Amino acid sequence: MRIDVDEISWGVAGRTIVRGVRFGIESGHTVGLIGPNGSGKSSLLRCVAGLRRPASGAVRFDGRAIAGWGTRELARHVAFVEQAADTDTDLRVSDVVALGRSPFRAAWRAAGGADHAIVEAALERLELTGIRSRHWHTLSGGERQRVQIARALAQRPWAILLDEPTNHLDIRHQLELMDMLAGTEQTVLVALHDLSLAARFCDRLVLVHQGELVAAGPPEEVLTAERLRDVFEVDAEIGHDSSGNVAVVYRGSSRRTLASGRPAAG
Ligand SMILES: Nc1ncnc2c1ncn2[C@@H]1O[C@H](COP(=O)(O)OP(=O)(O)OP(=O)(O)O)[C@@H](O)[C@H]1O
Repeated sequence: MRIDVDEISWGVAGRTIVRGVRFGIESGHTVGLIGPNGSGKSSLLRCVAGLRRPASGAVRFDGRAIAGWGTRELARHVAFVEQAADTDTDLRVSDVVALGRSPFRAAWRAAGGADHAIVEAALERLELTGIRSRHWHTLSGGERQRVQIARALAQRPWAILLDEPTNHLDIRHQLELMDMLAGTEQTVLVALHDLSLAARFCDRLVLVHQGELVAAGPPEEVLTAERLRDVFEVDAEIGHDSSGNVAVVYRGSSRRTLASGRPAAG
């Protein structure tokens, strides 16, 4: 499914948080959303997921504006894994993953055989079969993260939006998750703080700062030393690893360097 973000703006309490942002995601592409803390990534993701209604502009799925779509119709198209995803009740792991099937069932109908098979596949894909009966409140941060991603997969959406999905994961699970997202046929928009991870696994990057789009394109075009200094306030070198992937080597905070009057370490 193609996603178009067309000049959207969104604000709260008289403050504009997302300002005229425009970019498109080709069907099946994995796009990394990057930007410093507070730059508007989560707000933008919530607009794309249909959870926030932009004050102006439109979000389009395959050319159709999603404004006014109901929760079920949205859920059949897009799954959203939020940063602090939680559940109200203390469900078991397999029950949380099964919630991903609810948009496809009439309210009075129990889960069928096809639903069970899809939930089972999602549990296996995220290596959760061993903890399927554990209660949510007993899970570690990384386990919870993987359960929420399995729930999103069980939804079998056309697109998956994820807000910092790697922040609780150890390095193996980070690499495996990104590998899975890059390899899936679904369209993926993923907010990430790790720029090297974003560069390695994403087809395109979208860089935002203070609610505005700064750049969008292939990682090697978006990630420049100048932009990292201007937007993230860090001194960094952009190189390539032995496999040809873009790699970011940080020299230090450009702010601290200015404040102390000393050159950055490294
Ligand atoms: N509901 C809200 N009410 C008030 N301010 C909000 C609300 N939602 C977002 N903001 C503010 O909007 C700005 C952007 O927040 P957002 O969470 O979108 O940024 P982010 O890029 O995802 O940040 P981070 O990398 O720290 O997660 C922040 O200053 C935040 O405090």
